[in-house]
Amino acid sequence: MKLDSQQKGSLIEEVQLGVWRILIQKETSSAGVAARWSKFKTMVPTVQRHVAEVVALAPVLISLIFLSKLWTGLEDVLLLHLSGRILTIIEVGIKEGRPDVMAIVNAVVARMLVVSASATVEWWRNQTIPIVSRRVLHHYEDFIFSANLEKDLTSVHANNEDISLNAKPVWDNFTSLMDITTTIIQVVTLLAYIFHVAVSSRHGPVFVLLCLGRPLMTLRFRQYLWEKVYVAEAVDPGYLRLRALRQLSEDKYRQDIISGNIGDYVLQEFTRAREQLGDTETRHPQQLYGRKSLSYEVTVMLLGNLTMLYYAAISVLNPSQFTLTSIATLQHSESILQKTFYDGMRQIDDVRLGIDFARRIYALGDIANSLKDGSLEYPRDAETAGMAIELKNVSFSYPGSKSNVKALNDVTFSIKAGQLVVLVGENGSGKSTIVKLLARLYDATEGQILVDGNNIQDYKMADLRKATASLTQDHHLYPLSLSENIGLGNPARASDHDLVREAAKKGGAEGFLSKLKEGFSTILEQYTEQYTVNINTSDKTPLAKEAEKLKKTADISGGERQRIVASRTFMRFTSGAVKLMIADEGSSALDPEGEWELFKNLREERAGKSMVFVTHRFGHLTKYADMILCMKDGNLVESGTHEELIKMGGEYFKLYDVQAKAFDSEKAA
Ligand SMILES: Nc1ncnc2c1ncn2[C@@H]1O[C@H](COP(=O)(O)OP(=O)(O)OP(=O)(O)O)[C@@H](O)[C@H]1O
Repeated sequence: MKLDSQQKGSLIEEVQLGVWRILIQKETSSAGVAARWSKFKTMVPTVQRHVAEVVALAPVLISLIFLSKLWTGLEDVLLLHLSGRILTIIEVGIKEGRPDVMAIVNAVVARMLVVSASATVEWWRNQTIPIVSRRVLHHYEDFIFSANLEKDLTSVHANNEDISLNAKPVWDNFTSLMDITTTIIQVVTLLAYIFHVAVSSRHGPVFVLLCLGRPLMTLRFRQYLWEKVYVAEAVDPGYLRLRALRQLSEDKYRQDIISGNIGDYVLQEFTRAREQLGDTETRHPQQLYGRKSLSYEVTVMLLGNLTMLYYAAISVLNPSQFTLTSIATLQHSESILQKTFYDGMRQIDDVRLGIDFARRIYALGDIANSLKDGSLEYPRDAETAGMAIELKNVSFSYPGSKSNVKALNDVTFSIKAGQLVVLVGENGSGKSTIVKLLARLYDATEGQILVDGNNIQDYKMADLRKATASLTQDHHLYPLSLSENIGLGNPARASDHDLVREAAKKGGAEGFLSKLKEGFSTILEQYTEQYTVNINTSDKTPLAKEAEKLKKTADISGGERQRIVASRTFMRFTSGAVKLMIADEGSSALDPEGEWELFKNLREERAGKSMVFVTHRFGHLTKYADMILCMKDGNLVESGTHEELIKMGGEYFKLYDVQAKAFDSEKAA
């Protein structure tokens, strides 16, 4: 069903195909040509860069691979020519009753030599391609990896799809560039050969035109979605429900499904969604678009038989004029031509996709970070141990946020160097957002943040990061050893075991780390790549036991993970450069004693550093705070010490009172 949006001047065509709603940019035929031409022009620099980079990785080998492909392309014409010669000699021999044995032997030997040369060339190519393709893969993997690592949160958010492109297809894409070049040479050579045979055997050039009928027709009516600019979205409710339900079979939901006993419900809903979907097409839109009509398919097939009609006609009209060999050679040539032509069309598609892929990779390098680096060195004043911070009318909305409400709204406060500040407030009130702005993960949308009197944006980002230690619940363990996980708090000293052990002690991780079989060298979430083929691990064979061992990974609890991350923060203090410590719920998974211990150790590290804590748990911290900032719906509603805010009897008092009452009622009970 095609729902062309008929509005005048509409530039978008809407198509409903299977479960998809597709919006396609419309093109008038002249605009279409212009658009294609300009697209072609934009491709040229990408192709130039891509070819130059790939060739530079192995100039000699790639040139030889290209020549070997050229040889393979020309081999068809050569073999055709030699087969033609053999047939002619045989036909003449039959007519004259006296075959020319030497000529036949020569032609057969020449053919054998060509075939052997081709086999050799192909063998060599198969040996060489893995070497070259590996270099190309590594080159582009490294490019993507380093481009990816440099990106900040906002640019990643805006380019989520491309940020972790897989470089694997690059070599195949490059191969298609070589292939299309050799195919073009092959088609031209074949046409020249057919022309030569047709003219020399008196069939005339008209035969060449007949050969071209079918390929030209298919070329004219090619219609593929990915030649177009489009957006596709699955809209079928049955399909969407089915996919959502299918996700529930993933491991992360297993515990909930079992403990909630909802397996039957999920299965029942799945069956219902499957019935609702019925036979609706779910294949990729590209596979559904541009399907050909029956009349088109029949016409194409008939056009492919034009030359057969020609042979039939001349065999009736002029039977003595042509040799059987010329007809056989032409027929053979024609079928090779058609096959080569279709290969070429497929390759054009591959080339287009390949160039587009290379363009996306290069674009990744060009994606600008939204945070601009400053030029001021930090710290300006080596004397002060803390960081003075001032927020002036700061408002902030997350990039791409669908909410109409700002995450922060006109927030103003200042923290003197060396102060301990606690941020409190309901869920979603903006506490973590303030912390992210202080760590300069984002820039304020409105207003200014001053650090030691200068705009935070004027400082070199690397300097600010060195001066800040942050501990949040968003931090993860790296797939590296636990020792590195802690040591990387201060990369320059990461391999100093004494420092790492000391940091682990302060972070509360030393105890359980020493109990692990491999201690600090344990790697959690280790990257592995394993294959167990045709092995049933429930068998008790020695190999099955080996396979079982592969699966074993160490794990620790959520609180223990948080202790490692906390230890990393203590390691960061060892750099001596930290002037601001930010902790956002970094203790949420710790037991009360662990949390108390952690806060105590953090306060001991204070030594004049500014500290900003976000917490929902009052008590451990608020009584030590020089200032408490109380947030509500993105606004700063109260600020002061614990006593001042309690006296005020406002939002802070309300939050505090809930916890105090709960505690009292528990005590009473
Ligand atoms: N990455 C994000 N994209 C869009 N909106 C976000 C994002 N992170 C937070 N928000 C929104 O910004 C607002 C403030 O969130 P924030 O995380 O700062 O609150 P919070 O006070 O730290 O909450 P909690 O106590 O639950 O941690 C909320 O409305 C939240 O939904």
